[in-house]
Amino acid sequence: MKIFSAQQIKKWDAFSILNNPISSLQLMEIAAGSCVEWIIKNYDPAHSFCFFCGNGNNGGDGFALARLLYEKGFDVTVFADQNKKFSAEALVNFERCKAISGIDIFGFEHFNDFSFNESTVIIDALFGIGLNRPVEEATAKLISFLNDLNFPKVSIDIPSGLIPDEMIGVNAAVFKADHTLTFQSWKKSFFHPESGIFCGKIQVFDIGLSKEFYTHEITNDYIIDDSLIHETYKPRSEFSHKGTFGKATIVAGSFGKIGAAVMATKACLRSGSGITFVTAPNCGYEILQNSCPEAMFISGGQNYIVDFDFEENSTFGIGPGLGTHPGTETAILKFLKNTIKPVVIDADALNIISENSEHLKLLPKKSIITPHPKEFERLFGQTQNSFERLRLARQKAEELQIFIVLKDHHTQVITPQNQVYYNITGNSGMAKGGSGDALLGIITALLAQGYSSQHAAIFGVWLHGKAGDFAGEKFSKEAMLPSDLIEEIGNVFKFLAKKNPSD
Ligand SMILES: NC(=O)C1=CN([C@@H]2O[C@H](COP(=O)(O)OP(=O)(O)OC[C@H]3O[C@@H](n4cnc5c(N)ncnc54)[C@H](O)[C@@H]3O)[C@@H](O)[C@H]2O)[C@@H](O)CC1
Ligand SMILES: [K+]
Repeated sequence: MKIFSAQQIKKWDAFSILNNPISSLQLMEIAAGSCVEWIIKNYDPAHSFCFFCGNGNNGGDGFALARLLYEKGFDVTVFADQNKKFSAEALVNFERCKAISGIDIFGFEHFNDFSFNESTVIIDALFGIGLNRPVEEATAKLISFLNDLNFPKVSIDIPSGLIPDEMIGVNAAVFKADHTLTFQSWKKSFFHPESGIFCGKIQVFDIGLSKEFYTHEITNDYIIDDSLIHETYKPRSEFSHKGTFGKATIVAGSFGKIGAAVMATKACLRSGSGITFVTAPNCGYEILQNSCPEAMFISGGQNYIVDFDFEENSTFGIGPGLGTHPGTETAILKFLKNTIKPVVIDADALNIISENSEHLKLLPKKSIITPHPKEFERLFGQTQNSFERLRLARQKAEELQIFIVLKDHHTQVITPQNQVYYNITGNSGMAKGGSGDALLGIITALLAQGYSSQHAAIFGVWLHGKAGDFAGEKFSKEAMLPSDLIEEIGNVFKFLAKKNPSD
């Protein structure tokens, strides 16, 4: 699914109104209607709803929603600033609300002495995607007051105070939602940790904006959603043999870190690789042969890797648990100097590369690197925030002609063509040592099977997150282990096969 900037979303609204038999007010009514449906499913009528509405169209959504909820029998109170000019649509919906005697409307100055009852739900419709400067002091005070209230909080379209496409200022006043009910598509700031933290759980409602605009409008930002994955996933043909699915070699492990090699190898095996090798030091021989008997062992040294032979037609995934011993460094750099096929690189292999910026030039074109923020910083330098980091990643992916998988809560796949694919599978239970090893194994297996680098990276991060979600459901986010995630990869493939009727 494409992601648009706030400016593009406004154009999308305007295009839809101009080219479809629908008015701006009707769109607002549809938007409010979809919120009502969600609220009815999630809160019983014993709840009281307190709306805080701004003067733009986000406030208009709030007024429309307040009226529709009241009509469904909910107790509704509205706070708004009648002294400021409303947008045209907000004014219509404000007047409609005002005409209902059962809805109390107060000015913002009364929020302090209002007695909220125990079953209150706060609805934030102060600002939507039109916010273009920091909120004024009085509104910042209101937001801070609301954030301190211990009631469920729901934001309409975007938590007020967030800027849809940009980093927020230090100490910016932002409403902290438990749920964000957003229209038509995700906003970029939802994906970034500094701003995403304010959104709570995100629900996206299709309000019927023009499909034609969606198809033709150009963007470089995408969500990795189920439909993209179904287009990418290649079901296994029955007329095939192990050679059909390629050869993968995991280069990993050192004394005390053989577990990393085990996890990367297991994930590779579980992700469909035809023939799998693992190059590791001899201290891991028995462990690897016992835990991953399907993989063939290639010795790379005694306690850490110092040298290894490599088969040119194998696909290499390098890095987990290698350590950064000078001997290992020499071996990895020698390998990179002698290979032209795309490789997958993570962890200590990235640390080895980051020691000298010249090493980056050794990466074969279309290779995939999978740094977490700290590794990214070692490779490419410090940035102030995740928005800046992404900008730098775009620049480096293009410059080096590689794919960067920037690991985060919403991992981003950055292509050499300046596109960004945001992942929305996965959960905090995956924030544990070993998760990255599994990701390297998965992506290596996909690349070995003939997926392009772009598809291997995109499908790989989605699969990894989905398997993590399945493991989280089974064991809880706290208790789930990367090994559980690896065991769930099979269920993700079953999930995909079920959704693909031709399979
Ligand atoms: N037909 C439409 O245009 C639709 C609009 N929708 C809603 O409309 C919202 C966008 O509405 P608007 O563009 O009117 O803008 P907003 O309602 O987001 O509010 C911003 C308004 O306040 C002003 N403003 C910006 N920054 C400010 C600040 N720091 N302090 C005080 N005022 C500030 C702006 O000039 C603008 O008028 C969306 O987020 C969505 O909720 C939805 O109803 C869907 C349909
Ligand atoms: K809002």
